[in-house]
Amino acid sequence: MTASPLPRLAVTLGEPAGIGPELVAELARTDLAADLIAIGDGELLQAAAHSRGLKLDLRDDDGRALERRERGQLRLIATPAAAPVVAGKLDRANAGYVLSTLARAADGCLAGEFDAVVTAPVQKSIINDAGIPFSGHTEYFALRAGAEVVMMLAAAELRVALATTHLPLSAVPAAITHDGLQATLRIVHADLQRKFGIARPRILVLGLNPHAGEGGHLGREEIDVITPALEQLRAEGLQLTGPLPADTAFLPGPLGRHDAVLAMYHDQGLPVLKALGFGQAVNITLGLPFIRTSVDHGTALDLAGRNLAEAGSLIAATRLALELVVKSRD
Ligand SMILES: NC(=O)C1=CN([C@@H]2O[C@H](COP(=O)(O)OP(=O)(O)OC[C@H]3O[C@@H](n4cnc5c(N)ncnc54)[C@H](O)[C@@H]3O)[C@@H](O)[C@H]2O)C=CC1
Ligand SMILES: NCC(=O)COP(=O)(O)O
Repeated sequence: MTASPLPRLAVTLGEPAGIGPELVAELARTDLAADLIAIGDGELLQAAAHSRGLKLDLRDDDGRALERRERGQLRLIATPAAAPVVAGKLDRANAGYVLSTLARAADGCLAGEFDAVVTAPVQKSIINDAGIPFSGHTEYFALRAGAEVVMMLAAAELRVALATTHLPLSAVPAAITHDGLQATLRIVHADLQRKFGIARPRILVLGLNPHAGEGGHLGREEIDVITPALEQLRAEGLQLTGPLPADTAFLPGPLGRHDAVLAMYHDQGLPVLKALGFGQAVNITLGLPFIRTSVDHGTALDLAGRNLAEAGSLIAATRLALELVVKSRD
């Protein structure tokens, strides 16, 4: 009997001065049954492995199917950094390098070369400092794939999807529109079914304002935008609760009756999720034509090169990507 090829997972190294490269070296030490293909600078990866006392078997990716991966084995699509890398020290000269690794991964996924992409964290600010408009992987991959997407973070006990992602708080109310909210909820509903195998997803939708607007006395978005959008979707069969006040929606009662929470903005939902599951949670981009997962943390420049950063979230993200690939083949 011949063994079947392992799923090919592209793994981008992220910000070169951050903890991404060393966490990818840690990931290679796991026994996950995946062909892990790092996209980034090979010397950087070897140096990062060395900083953690790890030995990597790093070989150029020749595109051939792999049936078994040994611990420490990693294939590489070599993408040299533009400038020397010092752990913890950002350099805008490497912003283009970071984006080229994301482009390579996305294009490879779209072409069927990879089954999924797992991303290590990037430093959004240094890419912007280099004069390149960029607000996150989520938005970058959406644009590259021409897809409408939703950011969702998943911990053991909680999934939080976001109606808006990386934008100033002052821009949030105008970004919450009837059509946008409906598109977001349809994507969350469909991907909870397709990717997570939940036949009839129950989604708890938060309000935007304190006390979900207090009947219009603390803001009208719930009355004018959110409630009408939800009512139409309920008529289509989606199981939606809300809009509920965000301060009590995360109590065990309401939470336990739902499969995911839709928060109106980044810092409404993610602090709760991180307080519950930081280090083990996974960021997944819903709505893409390929599977993309990522870590629940950032570049942690303060820890880079010091053998202090935990690899739990990157390993969880890779495990989830692998599970989703296997499920998509069933
Ligand atoms: N997926 C991505 O590319 C993400 C990128 N970021 C970016 O990361 C940069 C830094 O963001 P911050 O808000 O400072 O968040 P951060 O997650 O990098 O750091 C916050 C705190 O958590 C600690 N920490 C982070 N990861 C850790 C790990 N694996 N093990 C142990 N401790 C860890 C750090 O030392 C720090 O004390 C920003 O540019 C942000 O945009 C943030 C989140 C996700
Ligand atoms: N806080 C989550 C986050 O910033 C992740 O962004 P992305 O780079 O995965 O879009």
